[in-house]
Amino acid sequence: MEVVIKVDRLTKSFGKVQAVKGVSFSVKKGEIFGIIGPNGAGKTTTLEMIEGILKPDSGTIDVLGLTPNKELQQLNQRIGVQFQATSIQKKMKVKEALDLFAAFYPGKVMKQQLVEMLGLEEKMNVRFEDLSGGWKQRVTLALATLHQPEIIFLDEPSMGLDPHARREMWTLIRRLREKGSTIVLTTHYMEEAEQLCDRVAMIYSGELKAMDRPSALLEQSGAMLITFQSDDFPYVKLPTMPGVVKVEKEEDTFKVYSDDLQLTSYHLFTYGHQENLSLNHFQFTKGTLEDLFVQYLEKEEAK
Ligand SMILES: Nc1ncnc2c1ncn2[C@@H]1O[C@H](COP(=O)(O)OP(=O)(O)OP(=O)(O)O)[C@@H](O)[C@H]1O
Repeated sequence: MEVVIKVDRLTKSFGKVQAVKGVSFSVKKGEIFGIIGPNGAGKTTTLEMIEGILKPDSGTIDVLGLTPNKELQQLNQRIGVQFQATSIQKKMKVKEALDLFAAFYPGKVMKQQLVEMLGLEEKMNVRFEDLSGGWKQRVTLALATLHQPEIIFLDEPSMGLDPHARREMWTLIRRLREKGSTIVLTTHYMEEAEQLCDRVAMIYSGELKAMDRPSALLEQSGAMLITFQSDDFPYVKLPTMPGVVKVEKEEDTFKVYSDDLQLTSYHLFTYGHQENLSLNHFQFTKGTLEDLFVQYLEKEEAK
């Protein structure tokens, strides 16, 4: 499949802060590609280098055959970048913002089609400051996609949205992909990455830690956990058992994260049998990307 973005050994520092440390990845045409990581991981810096807004200290970037920070004008005709809602003038009406942005592009824009797709008709005469967070995001999405860009960049597209508005945003992003765009987004919502992205690059401390389909990341053994119910199993015993990385307990349900499920299970059963403890509904469960992420972070902190 055609590669539309190729990033190779990218680095960027701000003074003493090394925000991005040798990150490499490629994005294929038609993908929804997520850059995930906690606050301060280096997601926005990576994205802004790819968009041509920031110049890398070293490494190379190829976007649609162009070098972003050198061929920005040509690039901007072919990519769409979602602005933060705060960068739109507060008193501007939705239709005025759409007209203003449409004038930036010499070619054909798909204003009416987007208005219909994003359901903006009823908000055309509303001032930007009077829109809810969800509507503001829809408008900034429309502004980024007016010129039918080949790649759309979204930095935290559902930040601050309630769960319903977030799901609607996912539907809209999927529709844009169906219309032929490649989507690159950053998120620190793991559920968003799982639900929306074909592949994710997991970044923290400026380094790429893992890259795969969300489901493949979850198939790694570290993402599996043991759950069971017990009203007499001593919680304090669990973190001392072989393989156990982390334990959580809610009412009588235990969640045991382990880097060796078989070994941990063996010790759990042996101890339970010796001490005559109840151990019900024992099962191996697939964790979420959030669980996987927490484990990566804890391993990092333990170093
Ligand atoms: N212009 C800047 N000047 C100084 N330091 C910066 C600048 N931009 C980013 N940083 C630092 O670089 C690191 C990475 O920041 P970045 O914004 O890329 O992270 P992020 O993963 O996008 O986080 P968030 O989710 O909080 O936006 C952080 O330590 C941040 O404080």
